[in-house]
Amino acid sequence: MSTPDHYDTISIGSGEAGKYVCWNRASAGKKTAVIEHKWLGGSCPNVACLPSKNVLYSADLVHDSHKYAATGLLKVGHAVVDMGLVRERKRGMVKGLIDMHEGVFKSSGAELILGHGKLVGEKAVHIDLKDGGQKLMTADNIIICTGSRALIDDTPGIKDSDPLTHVEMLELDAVPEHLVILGGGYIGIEFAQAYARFGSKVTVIDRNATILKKEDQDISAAIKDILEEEGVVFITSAHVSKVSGTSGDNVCLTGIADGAPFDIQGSHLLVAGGRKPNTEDSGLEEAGIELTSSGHVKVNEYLETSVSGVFAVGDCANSPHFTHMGFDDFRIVRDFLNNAQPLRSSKDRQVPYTLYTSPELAHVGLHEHEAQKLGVKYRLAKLPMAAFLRSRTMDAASKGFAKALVSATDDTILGFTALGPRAGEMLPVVQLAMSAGLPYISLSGLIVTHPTMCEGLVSLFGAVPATS
Ligand SMILES: Cc1cc2nc3c(=O)[nH]c(=O)nc-3n(C[C@H](O)[C@H](O)[C@H](O)COP(=O)(O)OP(=O)(O)OC[C@H]3O[C@@H](n4cnc5c(N)ncnc54)[C@H](O)[C@@H]3O)c2cc1C
Ligand SMILES: NC(=O)c1ccc[n+]([C@@H]2O[C@H](COP(=O)([O-])OP(=O)(O)OC[C@H]3O[C@@H](n4cnc5c(N)ncnc54)[C@H](O)[C@@H]3O)[C@@H](O)[C@H]2O)c1
Repeated sequence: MSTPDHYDTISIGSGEAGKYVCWNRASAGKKTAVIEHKWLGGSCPNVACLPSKNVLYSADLVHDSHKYAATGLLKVGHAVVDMGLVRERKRGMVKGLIDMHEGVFKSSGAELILGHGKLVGEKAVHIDLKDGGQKLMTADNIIICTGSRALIDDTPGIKDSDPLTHVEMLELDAVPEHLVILGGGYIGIEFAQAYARFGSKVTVIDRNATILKKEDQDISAAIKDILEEEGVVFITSAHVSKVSGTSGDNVCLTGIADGAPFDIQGSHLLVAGGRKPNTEDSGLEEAGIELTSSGHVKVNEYLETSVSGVFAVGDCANSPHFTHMGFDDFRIVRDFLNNAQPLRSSKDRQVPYTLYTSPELAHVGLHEHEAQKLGVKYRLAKLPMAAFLRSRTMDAASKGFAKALVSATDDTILGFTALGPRAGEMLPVVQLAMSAGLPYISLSGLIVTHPTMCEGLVSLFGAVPATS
């Protein structure tokens, strides 16, 4: 190999933070390169957030057409979903996103190198190029942005059953007859509703007593009720002892739930049991980069690893597993490299999220159960979704609610959760009030256009009890 090319910054992996750091520095005239072995732009546009939301949207269309045909409002024949076209719509969107990424690489001047990158020494990267050949590069700064993948655990028989993960799930061109989902977390719950809406029989199995274990009980119970009404069956407090058969044909999960044995036969098995960091095959430990006991890259609050000038971002660094947190990781590294003052850090940052069920679940700040555990004194306002008048225009008022936790000692907002249509769109308003330390009356006193979902925030924060 010839003398290595030297760069200002190289990212191993083209996920959210890595690509943005390189685009940003390239736009400022620095020499940067992003190495990607599979998914240009990372998981989000290819096999995760955006394609899954695209498929969920198709499922919502099918659901709504059935719902309104049943009321007589839509005079259509019996609607039958064409999963081939669902997949085509998704593929078309993904292609557009890839084109968009290629465009940004061109316009920013960041180099895109297709191949598998591996650290060889602290500041050198070796690449097995996709088209054959090899390349050696050095850089002042290296970003590890290698993401995570579906965790398939050691349950006997599970690996041999050839289960689907989200990657294959998003490529299905037929409706599974009976989809069994192992895991009642984000991925399991979003796909459970979507595939029930496409017409699959769906069973969700989780080891915990409740689904979406980080949520308050009232929220997880409400989401369970909504999905059960749509035909999804849940087996909770479950221990799966064995998987037999093959997903796509006939698969059987055997175990015990709440002391009673079960045997669930399905046509397909989706494993949605959490994530595993991609940190094994990138030469990290050999280069002296420390990992945590869970296999994530160990980083400080500025996302710098145990080696100065080497950063780790996103899922592989165990940042909260959301694309918007990856984007914030980009801002942290950007500011660190630019020595911006004050430095942005990963300490105490907001972690908002939206679960894209219908209705959506949106949350930021403290959950009620967390406040109780921490002994934080709070006032609670809780309103049914029917008080958010916009939800009535969408026939979505009968399900869901919103709640706000306000400090009992001052008027700051501690947490906000909403289960309702387009709930995610309400988050930034509350987040802004929280991050600015504004009192809750800044929301209850706001003039908000009628009828929007955010208008309901005026009522919700107007219902905060006075301090006694
Ligand atoms: C089904 C699903 C739905 C989701 N929905 C949402 C959502 O709605 N909203 C949300 O905020 N989050 C969502 N998430 C989470 C979100 O997708 C992840 O948190 C985010 O994509 C992680 O970004 P990342 O940059 O850390 O890694 P990734 O996006 O995974 O990027 C890592 C990249 O590195 C590449 N790579 C790895 N190793 C190497 C190597 N050695 N050499 C070269 N390339 C390498 C990989 O091919 C990949 O492209 C979802 C996740 C899943 C699985
Ligand atoms: N809308 C969104 O923002 C969105 C959507 C999808 C995924 N994501 C991200 O992706 C991450 C991964 O999602 P996920 O659903 O795979 O993980 P998760 O951690 O949210 O849920 C996994 C669930 O599977 C259960 N489980 C695992 N192994 C099991 C077993 N053998 N038997 C029974 N139950 C088992 C766990 O108890 C847990 O409840 C999430 O943490 C989230 O950050 C976000």
